[in-house]
Amino acid sequence: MKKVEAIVRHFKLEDVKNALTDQGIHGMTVSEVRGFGRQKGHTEIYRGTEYAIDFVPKVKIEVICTDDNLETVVDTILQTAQTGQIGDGKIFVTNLDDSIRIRTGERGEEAL
Ligand SMILES: Nc1ncnc2c1ncn2[C@@H]1O[C@H](COP(=O)(O)OP(=O)(O)OP(=O)(O)O)[C@@H](O)[C@H]1O
Ligand SMILES: [Mg+2]
Repeated sequence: MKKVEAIVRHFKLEDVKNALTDQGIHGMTVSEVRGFGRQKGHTEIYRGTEYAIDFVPKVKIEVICTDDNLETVVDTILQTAQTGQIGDGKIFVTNLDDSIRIRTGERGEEAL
C-alpha cells in the first residue's frame, strides 16, 4: 500500500475529490495546512489576496491506495489540480505498512 499526500489549492479540492471517487477511490482525509515551497521570500496570490510568503494556506488530501492504484491516483490528482501557475502544490508518496478497519479488524488492502 501507498500513502499519497497531495497539497493542492482550495478551489481544486472538489474537482480532485470527484475525480478520485470516479476512479473508485472511496476513502480520503482532508486537512487545512499552511506551508511554503521554493518561492519563499516572494509573494503568492490566494483567494485574490497577495501574501508575503511565510505560510500560505493550502489543502492536504491524503489517500491510502494499493500499489496497483498508485499511478491512477497520482495521474488523477495531477490532471485535476494543475493550473500551470506557481503554487499548484505537491504530491508526496510513501510506503504504508498496514491499514486496519477498526469495526471489523480487517487488515491491509481489505481495510481500504
Ligand atoms: N519540500 C517540501 N516539503 C514539505 N512541504 C512542501 C515542500 N514543498 C512544498 N510543500 C508544500 O506544498 C505547498 C505548495 O508548494 P508549491 O506548489 O509552492 O511548490 P513549489 O516547489 O514552490 O512549486 P512551484 O514552483 O510550482 O510553486 C507548500 O505551501 C507547502 O505546504
Ligand atoms: Mg511555490
